[in-house]
Amino acid sequence: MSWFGKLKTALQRTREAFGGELETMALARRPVDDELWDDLEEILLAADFGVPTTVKIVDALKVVAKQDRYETSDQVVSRFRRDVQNFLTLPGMTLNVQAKPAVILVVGVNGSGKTTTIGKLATVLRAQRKKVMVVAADTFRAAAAEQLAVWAQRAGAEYVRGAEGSDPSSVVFDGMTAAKARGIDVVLVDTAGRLQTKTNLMEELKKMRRVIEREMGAPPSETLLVVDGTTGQNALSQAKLFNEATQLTGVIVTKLDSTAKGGVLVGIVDQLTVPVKYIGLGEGQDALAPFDPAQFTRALFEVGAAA
Ligand SMILES: Nc1nc2c(ncn2[C@@H]2O[C@H](COP(=O)(O)OP(=O)(O)OP(=O)(O)O)[C@@H](O)[C@H]2O)c(=O)[nH]1
Repeated sequence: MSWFGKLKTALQRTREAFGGELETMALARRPVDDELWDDLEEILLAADFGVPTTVKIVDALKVVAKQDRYETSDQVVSRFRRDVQNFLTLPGMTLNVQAKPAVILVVGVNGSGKTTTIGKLATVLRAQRKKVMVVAADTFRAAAAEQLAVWAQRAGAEYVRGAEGSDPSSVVFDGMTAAKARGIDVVLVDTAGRLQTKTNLMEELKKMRRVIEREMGAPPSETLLVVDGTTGQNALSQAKLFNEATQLTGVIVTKLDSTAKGGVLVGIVDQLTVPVKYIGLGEGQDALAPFDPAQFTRALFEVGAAA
């Protein structure tokens, strides 16, 4: 199946809850009135766009509809579709791996799919013939480090871990030293979603960042947040929190295959102005797609069989 076909299959639930409703609205060719705007707002809120983003989009659409004298709902819906695609298009959507080694710090709460996503990313980078190292700086759960080791091996990436309960920043230090010594192209650093001590997680993440900067002479090439798309508005509040503490350069939204709340992705991009770089479409090694706003919106709106 093509990437687009996979994307379309994965987004089925969001599309049914959202694209289908919009399609119905467009086909009905309803007059552009308050009732239509209320219904549109309701559809967006139900798909987890979030209140501020919904209001922003609908208000902007109202202005355009008035200016361009829209008469029927199909005009509104087709303009909306274009707006969403533009909304999602930000600079820096491709992964920055130019530095050697490029360090990619991956953050996010436990269960968001961080470990799995790092495994998938390692696979993508290995397929590009990069020499990849995975650093298990999540020292909170031994099982997480073991799971990561399996993913690293599967991808053909090198692997560095610390002892259970050790200081995550010291593991990062060991990782940076090893990466320089072994001529690694890309280092993926897995971090904890929570800590064993009362130390603030955000402080620990800042410390890891400082260690990377000191050892590599530059901040991480990327600080990527992994969020679970099934959590809807929760994903958005997490993204805001992490962004304040860690200067995110990108977001990866996982589990889009098992949610009807895929609209949260639009809310995240709008509220944070941070690009989505990849999306998780399943549990398998190859279920990580580079984020493409045109394909994403097409897959979201196009009612009918998968391509
Ligand atoms: N359906 C689906 N499941 C996913 C996706 N990404 C991750 N998962 C699943 O989500 C669960 C949690 O993923 P992990 O990678 O262990 O999450 P984590 O954030 O590292 O969590 P800890 O290991 O607790 O630190 C696993 O069962 C994964 O298989 C995805 O894109 N789609």
